[in-house]
Amino acid sequence: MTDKQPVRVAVTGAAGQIGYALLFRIASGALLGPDQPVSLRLLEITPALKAVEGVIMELDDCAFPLLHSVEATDDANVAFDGASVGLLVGARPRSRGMERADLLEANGGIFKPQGQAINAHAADDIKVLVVGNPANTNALIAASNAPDVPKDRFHAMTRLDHNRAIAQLSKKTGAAVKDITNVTIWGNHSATQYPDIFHAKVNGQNAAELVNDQAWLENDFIPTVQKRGAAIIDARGASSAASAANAAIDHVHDWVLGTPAGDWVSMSVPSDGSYGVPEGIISSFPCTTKPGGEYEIVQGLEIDAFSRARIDASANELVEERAAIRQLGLI
Ligand SMILES: NC(=O)C1=CN([C@@H]2O[C@H](COP(=O)(O)OP(=O)(O)OC[C@H]3O[C@@H](n4cnc5c(N)ncnc54)[C@H](O)[C@@H]3O)[C@@H](O)[C@H]2O)C=CC1
Ligand SMILES: O=C([O-])CC(=O)C(=O)O
Repeated sequence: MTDKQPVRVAVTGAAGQIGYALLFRIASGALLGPDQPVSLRLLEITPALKAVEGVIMELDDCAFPLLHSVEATDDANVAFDGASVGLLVGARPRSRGMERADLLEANGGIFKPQGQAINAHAADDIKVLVVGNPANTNALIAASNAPDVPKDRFHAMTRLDHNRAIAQLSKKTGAAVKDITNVTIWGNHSATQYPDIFHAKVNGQNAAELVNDQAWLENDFIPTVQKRGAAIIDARGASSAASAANAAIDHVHDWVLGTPAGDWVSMSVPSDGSYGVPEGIISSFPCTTKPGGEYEIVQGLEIDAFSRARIDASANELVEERAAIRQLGLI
């Protein structure tokens, strides 16, 4: 059905709940397109390798025509060898009594060696999406430990927040999801993130003007999107998994295959100083992409005082996280 060579995709945390929702869609062609074979390399901690073998048995049992091979390993050097796409999902969750610095340190123990393994072994065209939280700063740790890989190959995921914002706007306006474009998430994948509808469009009309409801924006829309992850945990007793996997697919799909004309997506990418966001932190911006993997931060959007304050607050949080990982010697 296709004569393309398989693309090697490395997935970490493969035995976790996002992994379980993600791997089958990658293998079905949702990630890289319906004519692109994939080869999976699954990284897990040693005690989880048995569970990964079970997932591989299920992948086998799907008989996906595009799935060329699957291999599990507990060695990051093997997982990233020849990888063109890296989905870094496995992370250390926050446990009771753990301070943010402890969390960053524990994740440093994961993302530093993974960055080094990517540096040493990945394919030249490697593209990395960090999903595991705190995603933006984990991505910065990985990028900083891969000095030979261009920094712009390390992204963090704010596509779930982007999709959540579209869903809320669709509910509020009654418009179909497909008719909503140009939504932006700015900043960190955390409760400080700023979902921005001032440049969004609903059927081509400015979304903020159409909604014309500042109280809804401030007291409903923004906090709902910011706190959606916590609301899911509260309702489900476990964090978002299928929607997170779906967003990871969307992010990489659009990064590799391009965004539709006239629209953009939210991606956490290394700041080049655009919109006054301090250079070097991995922060969410409106981005367009071209087939092949180039992206650009959308330029020239007008930012009013309301948006400015919120973008700055989230960027400041990322600057503080960067200072903390610097102090820990992780970057
Ligand atoms: N950026 C985003 O929008 C979102 C991020 N997340 C984050 O994604 C991460 C994964 O979530 P789940 O799959 O639900 O968690 P999970 O706990 O079900 O799975 C995580 C897996 O990672 C594995 N792991 C731990 N250390 C590893 C290492 N060094 N190498 C390889 N694998 C390792 C664990 O053994 C576990 O199987 C969490 O950090 C979560 O907070 C979740 C939802 C949305
Ligand atoms: O807080 C979590 O672990 C889950 C998360 O990031 C989200 O759903 O946005």
